[in-house]
Amino acid sequence: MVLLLTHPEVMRKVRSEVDANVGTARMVEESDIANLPYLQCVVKETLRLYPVAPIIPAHEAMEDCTVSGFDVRRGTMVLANAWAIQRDPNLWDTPEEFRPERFLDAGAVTAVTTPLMPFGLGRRRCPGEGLAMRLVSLTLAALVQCFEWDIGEGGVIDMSEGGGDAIVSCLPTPKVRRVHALCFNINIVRSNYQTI
Ligand code: HEM
Repeated sequence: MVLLLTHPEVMRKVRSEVDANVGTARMVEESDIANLPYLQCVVKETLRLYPVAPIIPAHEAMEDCTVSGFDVRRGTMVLANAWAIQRDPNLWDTPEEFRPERFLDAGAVTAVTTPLMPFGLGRRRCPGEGLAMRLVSLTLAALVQCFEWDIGEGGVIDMSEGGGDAIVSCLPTPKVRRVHALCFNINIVRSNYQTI
């Protein structure tokens, strides 16, 4: 929501897509998400810039191997920095820009795998990815469909990052990891629905 509020042209596009494909006579449903490619791109682009798990939980090398010229001994703990990879200027065009269109190809969402990895990669990749993407997309679509959003007094949202504990109880590594702390003040100025 912060990225949409600070990029009103993107918010307008998402709204138009929801209005054109769902309208306001009924609530958006899960089956509508397939017809909302731009909204899906917004979710992907948000996970690229602000991955929920900036450092993928620790993995252990099962055998000696070489990765990009680095010798990795069996038993080495490997931590992948998804945050850095997803903002690497060698991999992404204008990586600091919030540009959902980068995931659009002729109106369809591109099936991007690497270097986008908010759900990890390989055999231990998040098994909840399908559920998470459906839930996040549906929730975002409902928030955009049902409310008009305003950035609030001052017109600025504090997006500074900080250290802290993450709620990662469902993950197998109970380590304290760096998270993004978001502090924001958003006003909902008009709602189409009383409750959602
Ligand atoms: C936006 C939401 C979510 C994000 C960004 C996310 C991200 C991740 C990441 C980065 C991993 C580590 C993958 C790796 O080690 O390579 C992971 C693992 C896991 N996730 Fe998720 N996840 C999300 C939602 C969910 C949901 C909804 C569920 C269950 C319903 C779930 C269940 C799991 C489980 C069980 C693992 C451990 C898999 C394993 O080690 O074999 N996640 N997730």
